[in-house]
Amino acid sequence: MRVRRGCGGPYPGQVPARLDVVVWSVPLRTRFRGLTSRDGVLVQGDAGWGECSPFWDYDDEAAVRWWRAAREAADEGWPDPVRTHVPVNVTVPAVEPEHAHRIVTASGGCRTAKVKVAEPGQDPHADEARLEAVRDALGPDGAIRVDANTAWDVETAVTRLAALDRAAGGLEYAEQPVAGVEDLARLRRRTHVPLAADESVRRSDDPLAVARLQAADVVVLKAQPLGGVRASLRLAEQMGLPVVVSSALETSVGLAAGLALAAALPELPYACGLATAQLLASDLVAEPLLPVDGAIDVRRPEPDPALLAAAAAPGPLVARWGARLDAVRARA
Ligand SMILES: O=C(O)CCC(=O)c1ccccc1C(=O)O
Ligand SMILES: [Mg+2]
Repeated sequence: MRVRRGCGGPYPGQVPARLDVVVWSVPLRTRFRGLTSRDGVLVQGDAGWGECSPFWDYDDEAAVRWWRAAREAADEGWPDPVRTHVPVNVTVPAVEPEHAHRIVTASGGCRTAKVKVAEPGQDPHADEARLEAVRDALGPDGAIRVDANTAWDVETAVTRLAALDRAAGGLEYAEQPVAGVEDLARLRRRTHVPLAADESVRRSDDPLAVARLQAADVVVLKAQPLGGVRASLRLAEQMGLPVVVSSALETSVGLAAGLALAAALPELPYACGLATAQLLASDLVAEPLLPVDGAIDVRRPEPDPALLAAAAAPGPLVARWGARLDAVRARA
């Protein structure tokens, strides 16, 4: 694997014959799921640029799908859109109430908020306070969903969802409150809060179990971890459940794939989780994919050379990505 740092020179000690991958790293504005920065690679092909940015807790086998998504973007492009803009939720990390309020107010008109809850180490009351602040910022007509990222067991989820539903003045749904698909199905029979499956799709060998076991009301699909836009569209068809397209905290290059997926779905009944460019302190494109009046225009921005250079990853990280991609491509 030949790698280079942003548009800067090659990593000392490497003499690339063909420069085909750019390694980048960008800080996050706010800590998100334990992360303070995001890194990955961009690849360029005949159809444009693709992003491959699996989190480091994904093994090489899982990262193959992220690589395929990047290659689809670079080599083939995406199916034609059936809509020109995609309504999105503002994503609220596990922050203090005043901060949550500001994030919603500055969201670019989002009428749906997705609020992270059950953050490890936080007092449960912090979730209630955050939801009250989000409701205050959104007004009575907005929709509020929560994401617990598998934090609870079924009993805890029954209790916590009732409390959060109250604090929020009604929840649209709860995303992955418990880990396993069987527990999700059990919980669904014990709460009136609708449930969405995320990890049970994205990190499962058998994503269709969600539909088979009637474990969720909504499925969250992410283009990169599922192997690209076409693979995600096939899965959506097989699932037969309402789909929310969400990001994997990508730069606007990777977000464009999620946007293409959301734009190509025959039906899109819910706001999508694609407004996460707001969580990055900088981006790789001059005009990031940000919402206006609560929706993102369907387009595909190109990386900006100066911004790529500014985001050039430090040498050790470039070497780490080079080794990872060697292993991933050997499996692809
Ligand atoms: O859905 C959203 O609003 C934003 C995306 C998001 O929450 C997310 C981003 C990266 C990794 C995991 C998740 C998640 O949904 O759990
Ligand atoms: Mg989630």
